[in-house]
Amino acid sequence: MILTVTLNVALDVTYETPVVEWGGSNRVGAVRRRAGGKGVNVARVAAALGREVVATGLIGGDTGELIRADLDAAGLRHSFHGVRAESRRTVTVVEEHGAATVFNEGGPEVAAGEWAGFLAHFRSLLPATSVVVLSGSMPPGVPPDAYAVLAEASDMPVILDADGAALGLGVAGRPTLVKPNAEELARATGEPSPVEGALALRAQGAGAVLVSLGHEGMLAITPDGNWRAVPPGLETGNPTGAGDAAVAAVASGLADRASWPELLRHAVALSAAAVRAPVAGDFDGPAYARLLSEIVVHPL
Ligand SMILES: O=P(O)(O)OC[C@@]1(O)O[C@H](CO)[C@@H](O)[C@@H]1O
Repeated sequence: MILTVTLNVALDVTYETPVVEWGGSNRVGAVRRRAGGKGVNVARVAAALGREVVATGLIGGDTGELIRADLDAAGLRHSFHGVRAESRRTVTVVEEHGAATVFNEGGPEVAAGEWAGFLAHFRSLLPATSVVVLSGSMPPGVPPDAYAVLAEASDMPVILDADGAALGLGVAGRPTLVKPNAEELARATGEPSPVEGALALRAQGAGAVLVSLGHEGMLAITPDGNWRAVPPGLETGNPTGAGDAAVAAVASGLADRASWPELLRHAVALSAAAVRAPVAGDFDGPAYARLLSEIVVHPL
């Protein structure tokens, strides 16, 4: 089973509007609300790929109840650890020309005892787990090295998708793979070149590094070689959640012991297919199938 960890689960609200008038009054078209947070999106996509998945993390308050109800309605298995404070919301505004503006609330204040309770809960889920996914921001109160602690506790492949200190400190837990985008990688390492940045993260403890280059594809810098995958063209839609779809592909690939080039091909195809879906956590199935044959993977 793939275990996704979302420490900062969210009720994701997506607004569609022709164009945002900043400082003005905007009328919203379609409104979508669903359980989110990066790990929840990974769980949704992996489940849609036919994987056995459990979503865990921290959850609280009335928003937490809405999130649980939405996961139940989607038939997604979950086992969250309750906290007293209220889980957050996020708002994504998608404009007609394809720009997506994301507002992420900080999340609930987590008490030390609640974090200790989660650690015990996480450990209890590990015996049935084949791949662990650690994704997204951490709410206040969670120790900054939380991802390193969770990765160290896991005796199976671990994927880390985080930004800032969560990424910088998390690599010390020696995750099997980290998946930053080019900006996150540059911020974490101070290296403007994605290849140099990825090598720096490997030197700090990451087993392999998958760098997302937006519509220019992805790089895989691994112990067995380095590759680049290039998609056929630019997909337009909502890019929110595209990285999570890539992580779902990587989790599936690691579970199957797929080769790095194959894993990279699936990550790029699924990520591009996710851009074509209106909300994070979904992907366009026919586009995924088509893109798999169109993506070019070459060694660096
Ligand atoms: O605050 P985080 O955890 O970094 O990001 C949260 C978030 O914006 O990322 C997802 C898309 O990747 C959204 O579904 C989600 O709510």
